[in-house]
Amino acid sequence: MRNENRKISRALISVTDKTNLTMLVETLHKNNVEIISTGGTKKFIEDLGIPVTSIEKVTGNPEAFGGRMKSISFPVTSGLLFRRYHETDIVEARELNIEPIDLVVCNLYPFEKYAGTNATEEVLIENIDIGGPLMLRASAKNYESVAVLSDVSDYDSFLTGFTGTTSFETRRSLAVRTFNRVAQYDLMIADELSARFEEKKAPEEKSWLSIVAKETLRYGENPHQTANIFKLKNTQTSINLVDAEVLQGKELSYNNWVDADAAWRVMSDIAHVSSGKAVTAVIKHANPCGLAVSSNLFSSLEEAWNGDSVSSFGGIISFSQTVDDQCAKFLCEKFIEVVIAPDYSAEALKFFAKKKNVRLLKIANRPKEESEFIVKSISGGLLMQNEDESFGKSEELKLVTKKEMPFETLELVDFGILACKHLKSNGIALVCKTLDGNFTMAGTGMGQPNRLDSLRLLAKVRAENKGLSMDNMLLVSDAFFPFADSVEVCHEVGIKSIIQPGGSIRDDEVIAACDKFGIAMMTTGKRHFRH
Ligand SMILES: NC(=O)c1ncn([C@@H]2O[C@H](COP(=O)(O)O)[C@@H](O)[C@H]2O)c1NC=O
Repeated sequence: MRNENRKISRALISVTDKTNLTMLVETLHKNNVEIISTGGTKKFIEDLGIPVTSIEKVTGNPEAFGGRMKSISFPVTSGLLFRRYHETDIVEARELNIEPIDLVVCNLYPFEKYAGTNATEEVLIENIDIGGPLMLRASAKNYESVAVLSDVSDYDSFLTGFTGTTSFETRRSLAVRTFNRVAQYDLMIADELSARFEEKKAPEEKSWLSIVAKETLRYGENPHQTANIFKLKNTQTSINLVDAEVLQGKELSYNNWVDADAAWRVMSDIAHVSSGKAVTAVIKHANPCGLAVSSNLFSSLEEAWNGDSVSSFGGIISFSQTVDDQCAKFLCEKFIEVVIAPDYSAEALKFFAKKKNVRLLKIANRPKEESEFIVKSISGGLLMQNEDESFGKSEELKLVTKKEMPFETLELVDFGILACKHLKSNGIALVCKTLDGNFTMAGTGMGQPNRLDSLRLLAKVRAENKGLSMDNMLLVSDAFFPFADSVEVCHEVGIKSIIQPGGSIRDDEVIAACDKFGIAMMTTGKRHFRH
């Protein structure tokens, strides 16, 4: 390997995207570089009045099979690959009449234009470039001697100050870029064909993940952190938040995306068990602070907002139905960050237009029971699992106490379990039915490292909402009560109905404590941690 400057005498140009090609060939021509080209590119260069050698002259064969064979040939690939510093290679090249090619300019068939569309299988396959990647990989491998431009964006810096030679550093850096591009191109093809023709894979069967940068975010979790949002290719779900249509507002921040995802998920989960009723979720710091189900969207909004009107300030709101002017007017009088909904009425949009910073995302509700894998990062790695796809009704409810669960709280079971499932552990949700017949979240305890503290947060809610009757409220816990002390706190707060997974070695003590205090308890057999 010699890290020398090298003269460019012959260039092979074969590009689908002919942007800025004129500037490139004119500069090469001025520097006495011989240009070899494939069909369409050759015609483009000829039309500029610049001399160009046809690829057939080098390959010794015509372009054939509808363009499947153009540059692929022994003379072309050899001209790119033989080692200019290797004595045997030089002798062999001379004996075989191989002439060196010093520069490759090539961009590929636009497979990306058809990936993810309903283009026919034939169109997809014909847009898989074979000869291009071969030239790119061969020239990139031989960067000791050959320079390669694999994207229009490389032309500018390459041509700046170009006098007919390239440095070793330039060639090596262009080679690295080229291998990255070819790898991305192949991954895109593998992704598309897998999505079309292969069974979706479960997390434990996946051996690679394909992601692509979507955009740079204003900043990360805090202003001194930088951040990007990436799009997972080949998600297993048909509707994804990352693709939501942004109708207006300031650029979404990292925290906005995290909270919007939490809001959309909990709202959609609850909508699936709410028989067409309207659902509103208010999220703060990835936790629901207000949740409500009502026969009317506005009343579900009022209920959810007032569930914790202090925390709702600056919140992220997700609706299950088209947002109307009444909801929009209500929200425009508050301070909110993001609204997510399947649609907005024209009047609602007019209200929001006055609040230019509020981000409006339009996206259908998250589909029911589509198996989805979710990814979380740890230092140097990613964890992957199936989403906790449980929709309340799948729980196996079992009455374990002497006291039966009253009808008023039984009605709330699905709502309560789903609300609790979306709280950060240790999660405790307190839900109730209002006099208007709405379901609402009356209190939460979450994010505490011990369950007792999460329960005590409810006691605080109880103290703050003195008028609230506990009789018909349902308390749901995301994991089992390890000791009877949790039941004691529930009793102090005045709770009469509890749902929890069960499964502690002290279940008997926990149940006995409920019986002692006249509390009804049902177990579900299913834990819902959320970390
Ligand atoms: N098969 C081949 O020998 C071959 N050689 C070059 N190509 C591609 O043909 C395109 C350029 O074609 P044209 O010059 O005809 O417009 C380039 O994107 C290049 O990557 C080929 N096509 C695809 O495989």
